[in-house]
Amino acid sequence: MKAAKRMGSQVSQKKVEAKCNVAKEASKNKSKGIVDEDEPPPEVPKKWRDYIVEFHFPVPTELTPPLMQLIEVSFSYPNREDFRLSDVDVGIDMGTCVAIVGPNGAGKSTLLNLLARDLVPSEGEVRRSQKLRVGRYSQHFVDLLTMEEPPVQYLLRIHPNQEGLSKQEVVRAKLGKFGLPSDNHHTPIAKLSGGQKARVVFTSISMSKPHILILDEPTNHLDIQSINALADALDEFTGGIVLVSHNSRLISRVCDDEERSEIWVVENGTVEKFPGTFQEYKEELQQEIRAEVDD
Ligand SMILES: Nc1ncnc2c1ncn2[C@@H]1O[C@H](COP(=O)(O)OP(=O)(O)OP(=O)(O)O)[C@@H](O)[C@H]1O
Repeated sequence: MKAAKRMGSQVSQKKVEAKCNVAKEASKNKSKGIVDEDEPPPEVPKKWRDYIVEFHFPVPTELTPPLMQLIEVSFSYPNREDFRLSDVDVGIDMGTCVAIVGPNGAGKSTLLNLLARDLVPSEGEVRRSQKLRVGRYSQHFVDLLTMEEPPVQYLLRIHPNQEGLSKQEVVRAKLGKFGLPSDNHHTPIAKLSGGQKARVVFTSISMSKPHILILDEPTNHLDIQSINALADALDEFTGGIVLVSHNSRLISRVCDDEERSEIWVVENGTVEKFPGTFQEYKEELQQEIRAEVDD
């Protein structure tokens, strides 16, 4: 794990460059109308075709690696003797894409909260680059939206420094790209659906210009068109990504590049890096399940 992490730091610059090239190639292909035959885009219902959803996270500023590290971290909740994460030793750099996998209740969200410094380790150390900006998505952040405010007002309060003649129009254009219909831009957030609130959170994350995205079940409220838009945006994002999702298609799409992707398995109270791709992890899991059924 340590060797992998060291290697990760050395190759991170290469990964970012490679990723930029991949992103350029992808957008070139898109403009040529070339479609990846392995993953045909799903049919989009007619009523949704009146606006184009196009999630986007801006290219982050450069930072010296490592961006984020957990060093020999252990953690347990007070009064929860049946759960503990121990000896967690992981790191993330620009260009790294991490999929966190493991059984229900194993500690995936706990690990995200340790990385985001919402939880303090019982032992060990969390290190972060000083100027690091982290964009976080989870249901908790959707619930934290100030409900009486409309999205435009909310976003302008959180991100007041917008460039452009009309700050309102700049924000409305961004909300539109993230798929919030214009009718809802001045509606109190409390009156929006779960999916519409999720779009406000994603717009806010994008406006914060993060170096790392930490995403806990980001597809829960999204329709197919928006899941594809999110996958495209993550594919093109040149910062670091840490993803927990039950949507294996999203993980396959985003963490498909062996060079930059890592699979962290949270199980039996610790975190191990899986020595292979997500596809190989899924196959190994299926073999284990078949073996258990045969027994
Ligand atoms: N705030 C908390 N206080 C006490 N125990 C907690 C708290 N949050 C989570 N736990 C417990 O810690 C363990 C790990 O929870 P966590 O949510 O990190 O797992 P997970 O792998 O993300 O689960 P799932 O896949 O079901 O979302 C569980 O047993 C859970 O009940």
